[in-house]
Amino acid sequence: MTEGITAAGPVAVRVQGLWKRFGQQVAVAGIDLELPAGRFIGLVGPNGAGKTTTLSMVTGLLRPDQGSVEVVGHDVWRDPVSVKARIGVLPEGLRLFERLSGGELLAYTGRLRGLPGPEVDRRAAQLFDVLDLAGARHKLVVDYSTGMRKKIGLAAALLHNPEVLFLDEPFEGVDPVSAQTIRGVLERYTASGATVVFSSHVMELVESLCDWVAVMAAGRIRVQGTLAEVRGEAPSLQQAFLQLVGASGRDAGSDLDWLGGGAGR
Ligand SMILES: Nc1ncnc2c1ncn2[C@@H]1O[C@H](COP(=O)(O)OP(=O)(O)OP(=O)(O)O)[C@@H](O)[C@H]1O
Repeated sequence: MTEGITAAGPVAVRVQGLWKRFGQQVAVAGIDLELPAGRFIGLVGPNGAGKTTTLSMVTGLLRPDQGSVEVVGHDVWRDPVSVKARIGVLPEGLRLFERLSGGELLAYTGRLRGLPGPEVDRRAAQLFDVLDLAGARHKLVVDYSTGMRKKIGLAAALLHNPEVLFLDEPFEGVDPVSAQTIRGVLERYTASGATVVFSSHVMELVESLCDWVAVMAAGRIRVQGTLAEVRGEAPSLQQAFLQLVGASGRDAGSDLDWLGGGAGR
């Protein structure tokens, strides 16, 4: 199967007519996406926009009601093994094997990925070092902090050197130093031609990291394109985002006349 090409170059992810309903709730309402390869891509949107549902369907974790997804030219639902060999995923609320140490977790992940033991050891040692986790290699995952869990999850997702890496809110709960470390690893990874797709609602982060952005709201893609295209005339991505998702501009505190101030307690 051939990989698609667009004006922006080869396509890493192509989504066509993707739908997902949960009972009456439409989480994803027939979206189309074309994400170029070799870019740092941000999927942004307010709470409940459908980002996690979309990423779950794109990575083969959740079956769509309708529509198709191709990752590097392979259909996610017809050819899941090919796709899963080529992608790394850091899902939201990642469940880890808590009673393994970080080292054991990577050793296990590497063997599941079919990597030879010595190669897993070599890669794991480097990942522990670069992600500033070396001291935690023999510690049980159950005793890891939130940031350490994100980092070991990222290490597990990178171990087999995937072509496309999907990260759901990778910086949530991560301190600025760890965030900088994760960022450095991801920048190096995309500089070598790999693709990162990550979801976030932190616009400053997306603006500083991504060169391609898709904005989602109420289950639909409002706009997708280069950062400059999506930002348009707006002074920042945050402003463009507020205009796109239709922020009401209403003073959020004006109705809370009982809040603060002492009077009428
Ligand atoms: N398993 C589920 N069952 C029922 N409704 C769901 C389920 N998963 C998601 N939804 C609903 O689908 C919509 C989209 O949710 P989703 O988690 O994809 O949004 P999101 O953009 O990732 O939000 P957030 O930024 O808050 O994580 C929401 O209205 C949510 O309540």
